[in-house]
Amino acid sequence: MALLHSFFLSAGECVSGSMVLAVAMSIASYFLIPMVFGGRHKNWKNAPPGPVGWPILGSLPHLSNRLHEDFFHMAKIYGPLFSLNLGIKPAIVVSSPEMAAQVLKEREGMFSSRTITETIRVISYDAHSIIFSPYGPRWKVLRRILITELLSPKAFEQFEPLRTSQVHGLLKYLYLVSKSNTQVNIAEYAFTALANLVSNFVCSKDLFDNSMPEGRKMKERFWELIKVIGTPNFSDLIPIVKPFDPQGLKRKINKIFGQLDAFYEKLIEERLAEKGKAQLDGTIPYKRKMDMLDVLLSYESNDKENGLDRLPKSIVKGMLSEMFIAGTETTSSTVEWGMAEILRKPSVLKKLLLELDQVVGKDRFVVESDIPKLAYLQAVVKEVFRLHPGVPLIIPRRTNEACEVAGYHIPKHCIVYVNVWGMARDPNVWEDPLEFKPERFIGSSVDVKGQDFNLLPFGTGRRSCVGWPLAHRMVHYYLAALLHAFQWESPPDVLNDLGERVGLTIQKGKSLLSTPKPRLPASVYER
Ligand code: HEM
Repeated sequence: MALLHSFFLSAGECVSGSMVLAVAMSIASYFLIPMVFGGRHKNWKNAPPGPVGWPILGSLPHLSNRLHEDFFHMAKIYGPLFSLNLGIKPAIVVSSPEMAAQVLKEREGMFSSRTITETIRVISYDAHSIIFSPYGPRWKVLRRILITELLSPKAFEQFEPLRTSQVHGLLKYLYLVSKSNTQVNIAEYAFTALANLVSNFVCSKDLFDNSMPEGRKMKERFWELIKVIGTPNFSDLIPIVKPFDPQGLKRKINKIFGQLDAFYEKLIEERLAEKGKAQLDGTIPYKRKMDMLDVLLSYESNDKENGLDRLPKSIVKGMLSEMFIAGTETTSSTVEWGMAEILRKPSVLKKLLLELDQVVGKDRFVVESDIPKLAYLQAVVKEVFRLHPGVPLIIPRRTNEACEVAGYHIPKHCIVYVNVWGMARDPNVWEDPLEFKPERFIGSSVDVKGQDFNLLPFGTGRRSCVGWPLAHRMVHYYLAALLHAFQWESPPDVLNDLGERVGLTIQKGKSLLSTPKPRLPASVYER
């Protein structure tokens, strides 16, 4: 019910009373039609088990804005594959590793498109960019570009100095902060550092420079954008209310995104001008490494099949937009969860510090090449990804065609949720599922790379997270570097409150505020 409640609250904030009344009356009149023609079970034959739901609203009155939790409880009643209607949209929820393998591996081709929401349509330039493109030639081109040009092992290694300078820069900055004995918001610092890392990968600039007003503004715009995208929008589920935009989310996103669009436009124009000038002067255009913008703007193909001889500006802008959205908060909130879980478990912290001091010593910062030698850290990170998958329902997929799963009929364009958050809490999948116990991964080959269906923080298969090597590396790197360089003191109520805040990703409800105290000689920070 909280979902509907929050809808009416936000509707009340955003639109006039008469508009709310008009929407309510439209919904009420629409009730009559399905009452006459019947509910979900009549128009979805041989559906997987699930609640019958209300006319028009389907199961919305029974859901909160914490869908991953609601679905976890519903799976206990209806089983590992259940169905429901969200508004008038059919949806299925997958809640066991076996069922996830059936859907995401055995019938991968049927489940490889995405569900698009109203706000996502805006930020992805009408689903023309990589994350939300339907499975097809355009998506293939974009994915290939990212994998072969920007996230290939070679390109990945080329960006190593950049990652090191971001992480070490953060440690040095925190050292200065530590002198004033001040609390820091770990997620916020990690977000800024990661956003700058992504912005360098994308356009070779520190766009989120905290010391500059423009950088702070950029960060604020992104936080706002992420908040709006993470709000459930009834227009997506009950199309009749769409023209009214009752929660005002479309208006909000258009306003914020309008500014970002102008910014992307400027970035592209500047880059094209730089390229044009270099051609005129006969100079080599780039002294720096090729970034994503260079690669996308110089893309040319005569492959008739993909229909893209060049990439239109809307796709280039969509790629910029999606990289910031996919690559920042996901990783920074994982770092925050990791810090919270480690700091509240002294036995884990002790083992980790012992390992770090043995491998790294105390006369330098952690570097990336230390990570493969830190076996316990690797187990800790798997456990963080298990209990706190940033995207708890992966990014909802959508069926390309009608198909059958486990003998049930799944309609075309059905919303598909895979509850990786729920699987992490299921005692049939994990022993002591709620315990933060990195030891469970010691000597185990289970990994987060998409082969083990009980651990899918990055999804799996052809639509799996393309940025996972970067995210995986950065979570290890940040956790190791922050814990090795500082001792952290947090108020116990903040540390021990593991409540969640739901947005685009699942964040720690009470931000982790902590005071850093240097663990290494001053010369290491001042170098
Ligand atoms: C801890 C951090 C991250 C988590 C938990 C995460 C999680 C995910 C998940 C669950 C998916 C959907 C997978 C599926 O449908 O099977 C996804 C897709 C994606 N992610 Fe990530 N991600 C993270 C970081 C990143 C980073 C750093 C980038 C890029 C710089 C990135 C770029 C993408 C893209 C482009 C897709 C869409 C791939 C496609 O549809 O082909 N992600 N991510």
